Amino acid sequence: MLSELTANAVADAEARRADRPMTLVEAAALARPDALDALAALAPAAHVKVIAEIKRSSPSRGSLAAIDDPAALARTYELGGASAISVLTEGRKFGGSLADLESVRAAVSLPVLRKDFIASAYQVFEARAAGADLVLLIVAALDDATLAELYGLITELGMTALVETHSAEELDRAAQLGAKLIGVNARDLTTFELDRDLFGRVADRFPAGAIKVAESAVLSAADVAHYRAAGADAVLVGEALVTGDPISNLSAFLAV
Ligand SMILES: O=C(O)c1ccccc1NCC(=O)[C@H](O)[C@H](O)COP(=O)(O)O
Repeated sequence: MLSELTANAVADAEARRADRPMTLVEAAALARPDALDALAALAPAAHVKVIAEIKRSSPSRGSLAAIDDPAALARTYELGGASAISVLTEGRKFGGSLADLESVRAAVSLPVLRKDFIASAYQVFEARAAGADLVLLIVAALDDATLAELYGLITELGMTALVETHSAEELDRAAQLGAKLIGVNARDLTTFELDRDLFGRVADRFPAGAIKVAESAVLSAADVAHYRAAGADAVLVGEALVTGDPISNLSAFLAV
């Protein structure tokens, strides 16, 4: 599933490139105001931080929410106390788009993450051109050379990479990159199984100084407390916010 999602995302980007060549997307990326400082926004604090996700559907859960106005939902997240917004821009399985990201960027003053299956430089330039401050890199989807190349490009463009892992070995690869923002996804992207205890089992492999993000499977404040007790500085939450009341859920999560 992960290799198929990544191959399709790259193919879709190549199709867009036919209409919008690299020179144009690169110029648009460089013309954007500087990216917001996501490391400052997500820095460890006395309370857990929330990265609130805009997600219409997913391979594991099917349709979740229509979300006709992603900018309005992003404003609600900002009002509710989120520290960053994650926008799923993958179209085939998640129903997202770069247009969603652009509209969210224009609506909030929080850092915005392009959450997608990124494996080419073109996708990174697209992210910056649409106003992203952060870009997701999934360690399991990339070899070391590509991971280092894309990480370097993201950094060079002034953005922050959220480097996603799902094992101790992948955390070691993220550490070798010098990643400053590292996520552990409870969801196995090949089987969709959720394991909330994975974060705690691998937490000692985070490099010193890295911001620790627990991704997926937050349905209640108890889940946030579970991740927090295991050392998470931030949680990335999708389903619970798009299917429930975002303000009351954010308030419960931030009270942990
Ligand atoms: O959500 C999925 O089914 C999925 C399947 C394959 C690859 C990625 C997938 N989701 C991306 C994410 O990691 C989540 O959207 C994100 O961490 C939020 O998770 P949740 O709060 O459980 O919606």
